[in-house]
Amino acid sequence: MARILDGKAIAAAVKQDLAMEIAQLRECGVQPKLVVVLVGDDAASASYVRSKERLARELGMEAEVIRLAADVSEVELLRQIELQNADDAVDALLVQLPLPDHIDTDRVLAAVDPNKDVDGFHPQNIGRYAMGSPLVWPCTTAGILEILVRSSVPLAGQTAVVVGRSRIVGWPTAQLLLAHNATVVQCHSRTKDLTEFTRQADILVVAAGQAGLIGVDDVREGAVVIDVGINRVDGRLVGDVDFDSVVAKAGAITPVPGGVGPLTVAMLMKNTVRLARLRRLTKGDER
Ligand SMILES: Nc1nc(=O)c2c([nH]1)NC[C@@H]1CN(c3ccc(C(=O)N[C@@H](CCC(=O)O)C(=O)O)cc3)C=[N+]21
Ligand SMILES: [Mg+2]
Repeated sequence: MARILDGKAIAAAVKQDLAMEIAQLRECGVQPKLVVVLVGDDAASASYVRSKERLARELGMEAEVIRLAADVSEVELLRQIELQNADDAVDALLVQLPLPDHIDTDRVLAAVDPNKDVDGFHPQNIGRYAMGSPLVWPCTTAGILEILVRSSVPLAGQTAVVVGRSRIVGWPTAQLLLAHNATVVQCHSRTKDLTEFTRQADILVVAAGQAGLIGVDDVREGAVVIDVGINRVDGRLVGDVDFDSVVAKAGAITPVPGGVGPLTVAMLMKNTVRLARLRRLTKGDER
């Protein structure tokens, strides 16, 4: 049976470290502030945003949510972003995705001040992680590394297979694993004979958004399986990996829920603290 990698417990450890760090920062007169822009009233997005706001405050940071109607104009959204860019009290700014169809997501992400871009989605920051050393890694990618490191999974020289190439998860995760000297194969929806690749993986990261995509025959004995999928099936939350069968063959596996998800939110807080430090304490020297 695989070791279950408990995301909730790992996130709790991250939060404990962060609470101490934030208390120290506050003694130096720095209270990190996170601003989240939420457009529309999608229930899942609203619930994620509430958990981000709640955790930021719980850890002693300032948090603000700017709620805009689903039919807000792109111009008005860009204006709101400009206001936050210009506000010196704001360290970290994110626009919750997905955005409504009438808004150009790329233009919006490019409008965020790169030094406040806590998601790491600005083109300048994507360029930085292509070079292996961004200000922050995107939260889910950073969370995956946190799980691997805190579970003592070695990366250097290991074969890592990433299924999915989204800008939010798949692509940055492949870049991060590469930066840690894994041998990385990136698979996606057009990959021919996916199984042939996934069966090679010492570390298998699945971020395809397709329930049941990876079954027991797709996994190598003893592999570390990181399931990033969040799919609702019959009202239940499941990942992209068939947990019940794969758990018997893998060496370690993250559950859904309770795996990568809790780390995504915890790493958003860690990224916020890092941006606050860089912007307020190093005066740009480290950038
Ligand atoms: N600009 C932006 N940045 C994001 O980081 C971002 C985003 N937009 N849009 C949506 C995705 C999704 N995402 C998750 C956050 C927490 C959980 C999470 O806490 N999941 C819990 C379960 C939550 C539940 O029960 O619904 C778990 O897996 O245990 C999942 C997914 C952040 N995202
Ligand atoms: Mg299959």
